[in-house]
Parts: sequence; structure tokens; C-alpha cells
Amino acid sequence: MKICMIGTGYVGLVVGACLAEMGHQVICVDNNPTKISALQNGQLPIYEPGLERLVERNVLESRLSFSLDISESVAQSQFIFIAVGTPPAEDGSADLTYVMKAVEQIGASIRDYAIVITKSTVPIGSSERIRGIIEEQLKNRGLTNLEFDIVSNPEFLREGAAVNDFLNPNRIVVGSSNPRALAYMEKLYLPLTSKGFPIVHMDIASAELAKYASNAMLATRISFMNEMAGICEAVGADIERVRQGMELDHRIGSYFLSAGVGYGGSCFPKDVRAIIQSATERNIPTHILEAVDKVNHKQKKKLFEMVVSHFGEDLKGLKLAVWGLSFKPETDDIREAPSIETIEQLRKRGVQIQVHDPVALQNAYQALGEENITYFTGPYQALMDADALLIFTEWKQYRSADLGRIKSLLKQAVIFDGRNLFNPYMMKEEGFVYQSIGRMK
Ligand SMILES: NC(=O)c1ccc[n+]([C@@H]2O[C@H](COP(=O)([O-])OP(=O)(O)OC[C@H]3O[C@@H](n4cnc5c(N)ncnc54)[C@H](O)[C@@H]3O)[C@@H](O)[C@H]2O)c1
Ligand SMILES: O=c1ccn([C@@H]2O[C@H](COP(=O)(O)OP(=O)(O)O[C@H]3O[C@H](CO)[C@@H](O)[C@H](O)[C@H]3O)[C@@H](O)[C@H]2O)c(=O)[nH]1
Repeated sequence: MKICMIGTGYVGLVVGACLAEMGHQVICVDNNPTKISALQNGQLPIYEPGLERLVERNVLESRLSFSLDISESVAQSQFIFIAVGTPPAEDGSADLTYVMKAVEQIGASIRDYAIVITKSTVPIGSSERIRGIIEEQLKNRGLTNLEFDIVSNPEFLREGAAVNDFLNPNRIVVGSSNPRALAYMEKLYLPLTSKGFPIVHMDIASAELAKYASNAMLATRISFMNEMAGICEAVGADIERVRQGMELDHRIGSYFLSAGVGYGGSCFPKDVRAIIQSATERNIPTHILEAVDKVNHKQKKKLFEMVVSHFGEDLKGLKLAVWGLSFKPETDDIREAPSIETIEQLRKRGVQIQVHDPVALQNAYQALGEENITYFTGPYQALMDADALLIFTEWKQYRSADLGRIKSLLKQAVIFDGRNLFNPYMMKEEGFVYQSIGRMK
């Protein structure tokens, strides 16, 4: 089946490559010439485990290609996926500028029956708006008989595990009330459904909301545990033990119960805010979601507060090491990462910062520049003469770090750990001042 993927970012590139792997013919398009020329030269613009080989194989076997020519790629395809960004607008709502631009390009280019699929996370009602815009454009082109369908097919992949998540989904959500579109979508996903992965049909509005509701639920679990971690600190309990005492209850389960320095990334923060905004526009109160967002904002400041409470308000001249810049391990994505916000706060106070991340240094350099920051490609180099180490991301290599070496390189044996990598008792025995999230000191 012929597919055009509009937007070749973290989602579009992964989904495009996976659909090609499933046997379809895919053209991934983007309006960023640097991205497309890199891809045409065999270079990936993002770090995502397993993606490079997948792209290489499918390009070699002529199922996957990349193009800047959106019109021609749309015109040749029967399935047109919209996978462009929906960043937060100033009021928290999802900014649909990129989506609507892509929709205009679709309306101006389709030649035969096509299914237009929203893969981007869009607020309820967006897919119907898209239908209206395309209808209008076809009317202007004198093509009122040209048929097309709209489908909402939200994406649930996680960065860092994206290829595996797409090819082994918990569920595939397809929103449409048109039997023809549903039949085509069934055919498209047959390589997955024939292996037993479930497809769930529903109306478009429910599919759009299912995406926001899923992210909001997961974000709620994290903020809940972060609030519990705060209580642990006050009463002398240990959040890791509390979690163990909860997760064996099958009704609760073990996922998304890790307390930490707050959730980041391009999805949870913006999607929680967007659903709050959608509800507010309709005068629906959102007490829980607002609390989730508020707790997260507070949590992202935790390491900065630890630094101030240990070293005092005057931080000028301090040298701090940072391990982990990406919002989670196995990705180079730094969007809404707690590390970036904290580094900004620290350098405003005159702190010199020495950072390490296995894959996100380049993105961080673009976002933060050079002022008061030195970038290191080795984790231990970043520790040299630092007054303390701050950990923001639970990369595997940090978890198995050599504590003796850390101690010998730091000026003071102080660690503020936003991901609870080490056992506090052991750290004390090793001679560290060690503060983590919700654990006994
Ligand atoms: N990142 C994730 O893990 C994830 C997971 C599920 C859903 N989503 C949703 O998927 C959407 C895309 O997210 P992302 O992280 O891949 O974004 P991204 O910023 O990485 O990629 C978007 C791409 O679209 C391109 N683009 C924008 N307008 C275009 C146009 N008119 N024509 C062609 N290309 C255009 C941009 O150049 C960019 O390369 C968002 O709505 C997001 O909420 C993201
Ligand atoms: O117990 C946990 C689990 C996660 N996090 C944090 O939560 C954020 C998001 O993590 P994760 O969900 O693993 O990564 P994403 O790639 O942002 O994926 C989420 O957002 C995507 C975009 O919408 C969805 O498709 C996915 O299903 C959803 O998990 C990260 O900062 C994590 O550090 C915690 O603090 N504690």
C-alpha cells in the first residue's frame, strides 16, 4: 500500500520506517531540507535505538524513501499520515499551525481517493476540522466528486523504545465512523493484527481523547508518586519501599510509579496542559489534571532546591557536574527536560556547569550555548574538581558507575540524584553526602 508520511521527526520517521518494514511503500516527507538531505545520505537526524538499521534495510529494499516534495508525494499515495508537531501555544492549548499547513498541502494535492490519518496528537474536534478544510479546497479545485476519508490513529510509542513499541503495540486505536476507512485501516495494520496485536475501533472524538487520557493517566501516576515522595521525606519513610508495597497489588501494577525529578519530554507536559485547556474552553473543571501539572512544575525544581539548601543562597563560583541531559534514557530529546531548566537557573546564579550525556550533548549545546557550561564526552571528565554531581537521567552507565572514581574526581563527595540510582545506605557507607527523591537520608 502506498503511504505518505508528512513530518519526519521522532514519530514520523519511526512510524514510516516501521510501516515500510511491514511491507508497505512509504515516502517520508518533511519541509526541513537539512533533515531530508541527511536522510537521503543515510544519516539519521535523531537518536533512536534500532532505527538506523531499520531505515537502512527498508531504503535498500526500496520500500522507504525521503522527499521534500510534499505535493507529488501526497498525490501518489492512498494513505496520508499527518505526523507534524503540535507544540504548546502560550495558553497551553495545542498549536495546530503545522497540522493545518500540512492539511492545506494535502487538500491542494490529492488526485484520487485517499485516507487522511491524524497521527499527531490533536485536540478533540481537530480531525473534523481537517475534513472541512480539505472539502473546501477540493471544492475550490472543482473536484467535489473526489472522495476522501478522515481517520484518527493516535500514536502511543515511547521515545527510546519507539521501534519496538510500534511493532509490538499494546493496542492500535483507529477512530472513524466510516466502514470503508475502517476496512482500509484493518488492511494497513494486518501485518500486526495477524500476530495478535489488538486494533480498537471507535468514533473520531473518542480516539482523539483516548490519546490525551492515556498520557494524562500516566502523568498522574508520576505526580502522585512524586507527591508521596515528598511525604516520605517529611515522615522518614522510603519511597522505593512504599512503591514495592504498592506495585504487587494487581489493581495498581508496577508501571510509571518511579518518583524522580519530574516528567519531561515533548508529550506529557504539553498534553496535560492541552487537555486542561480543551476542558476549560468547555467550562469543564480539571482539578486532577491541574494538580498533576502543578506537582510536576514543583518537582522539576527539586535538584535546584537541594543545591541551595546544601550550599546556601550564594552559589557564585560553585562548580557543578551534571550527568544526563535528555528527558529520559535512550533518546537525544531534551524537550522540557528537567536538566535544561535547572541548568538555566544555576548558571543565572553564577554556577559553572560541567555536563555529560551519552547522546544529547549536541541538542543541549544548541539550546544552552556556551555561557558557563562545558560539555564533556566522558562522564568522569565532567566530574573534575566539581563541588557536587547532579543526576537527571537514569542512563545505564550511570547506574553502574565506579563510586570510588566519582569520589576521587569530585572536590566534595556530594551527589544530588534526581532518579534514585543508588542505595542511600551504601552511599553513606562510601562517604558520600547523598540526597535523592523521597528516600531516607
Ligand atoms: N515524540 C513522541 O514520542 C510522540 C509519541 C506519540 C505522539 N506524538 C505526537 O506526534 C506529533 C509529532 O511529534 P514529534 O515528536 O515527531 O515531532 P517532531 O518535531 O520531532 O517532528 C515533526 C516534523 O514535522 C515537520 N513538519 C512540520 N510541518 C511540516 C509540513 N507542513 N510539511 C512537512 N513536514 C513538516 C518538522 O520539520 C519536523 O521534522 C506530535 O503531535 C506529538 O504530540 C509524539
Ligand atoms: O515512573 C516513571 C515513568 C516515567 N517518568 C518520566 O516521564 C517522562 C515520560 O517518559 P515516557 O513515557 O517513558 O516517555 P515518552 O517518550 O514521553 O512517552 C510518553 O509520551 C508519548 C507521546 O505522547 C506517548 O506516545 C507514550 O505512550 C508515553 O509513554 C520522562 O521524563 C520520564 O523520566 C517518571 O518520572 N517516572
